[in-house]
Amino acid sequence: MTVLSVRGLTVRFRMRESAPVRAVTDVSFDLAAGECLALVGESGCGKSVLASALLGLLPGNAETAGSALLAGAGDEAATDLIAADEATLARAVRGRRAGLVPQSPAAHLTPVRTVRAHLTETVRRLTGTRGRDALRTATESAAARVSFPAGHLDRHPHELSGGLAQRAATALALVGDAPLLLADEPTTGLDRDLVERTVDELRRHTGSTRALLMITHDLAAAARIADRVAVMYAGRLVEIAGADAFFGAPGPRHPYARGLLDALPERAFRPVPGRPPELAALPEGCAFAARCARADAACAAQPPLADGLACHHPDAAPADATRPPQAVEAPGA
Ligand SMILES: Nc1ncnc2c1ncn2[C@@H]1O[C@H](COP(=O)(O)OP(=O)(O)OP(=O)(O)O)[C@@H](O)[C@H]1O
Ligand code: NI
Repeated sequence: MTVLSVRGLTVRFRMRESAPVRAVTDVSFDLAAGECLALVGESGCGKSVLASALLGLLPGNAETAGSALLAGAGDEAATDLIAADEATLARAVRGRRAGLVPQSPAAHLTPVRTVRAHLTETVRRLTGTRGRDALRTATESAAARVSFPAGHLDRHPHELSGGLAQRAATALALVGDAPLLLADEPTTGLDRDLVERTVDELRRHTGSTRALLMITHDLAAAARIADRVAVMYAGRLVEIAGADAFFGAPGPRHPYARGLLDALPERAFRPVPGRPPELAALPEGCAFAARCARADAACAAQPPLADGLACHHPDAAPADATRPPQAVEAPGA
C-alpha cells in the first residue's frame, strides 16, 4: 500500500533582491507502508524544504507546485498535502497522520515548558489518554522509547544537550503513531551508539504499516535502516535506488551519488570537487555537470529521472563492483 505519493513537487522562494531560490524542483517518489526511504545530499540541496513542504510548514515567500497524496486510513479520503489548507493540516494531519522530527529540535520546543509538559500535552492531544497516572505513565514510556532519561524530563529545552533535545523531539514525533514519519537529521549530535539505537527505533516504529522518510547526512545510518535511498542534488532527485544495490554492489549509478560515497572516510575519503550551484542561478541543464568528470555536450539539457536515475551518462560498469555489501559500515574498509 502506498502511504505517500509525491508528484512534481516544486518549491521556489520569492526573493526581494534576487531571482527566486529554486529549492525543490520536480521531485516525484512513492513511499510504501513498511518502507524506509533515506534522503541524502549535500547541505543546502533542498531536503528540509521538501520535508517542510510536505507538512505545510513553508514560510510565506514560498510558492509550491505539484502534489503529495497522503493515503487516508480505512475509508478516509487521501489528502493532498500541498493543496490542503492550514486548518486541515493543523487539525488532522500534523502529528496524527504525519509526524516530524525537525532538524533543529530546540527551535520547535517552547522555551518555558519542560520536556515532560511537552510530552504530556502531546500524549493527551494525540492519544486521548486521560487521568494523571495514565498520562504520567504514557509520558514516561514515550521518553523511554527513545532513551530519553526520566531524570531529565523536568528540564527546559535550554537545559538539554543537542542530543537530548534531539531525543525529546523524536519522542514527540512518535507519540501520534502517524502512518508517515518525516525525520530530518534525527541523529545529529548523538554518538554512534545512540545513532544506532535511534534509527533502529525509527525503523521498528515503521513496522509494516507506517512509512519513514529519513533525511540524513549519516550514510552509515541510512545503510543501516533504509530500504531505498534517494539522492538529491540542487533541488532535484538525481537517483533513487534500493539500499543494498546502492551501498553494496553494484553501487550508485549517478556520478554525484558515487562521489558522495567516495567522500566517506571509510571509503576513498575523496570529497566531490567543487561546490553545488546557487539555487537562485541554476543552469538550464544538469546542475552537476560543472563538477562532473563525465560531463559532455548532452549535459546542457536537463536529464529526466527515468528508471530511478537522472543522468545522460551513468556509470555502466561500476568502478568497484567487487565491493561487498554494507562496506560502508566496515571499519577501515
Ligand atoms: N525562506 C527561505 N527563503 C529563501 N531561501 C530559503 C528559505 N528557506 C530555505 N531556503 C534555501 O533553500 C535551500 C535548501 O535548504 P534546505 O534547508 O532544504 O537544505 P538541506 O538540504 O536541508 O540542507 P542541510 O543538509 O544543511 O540541512 C537553501 O539554499 C536555503 O538557503
Ligand atoms: Ni536540512
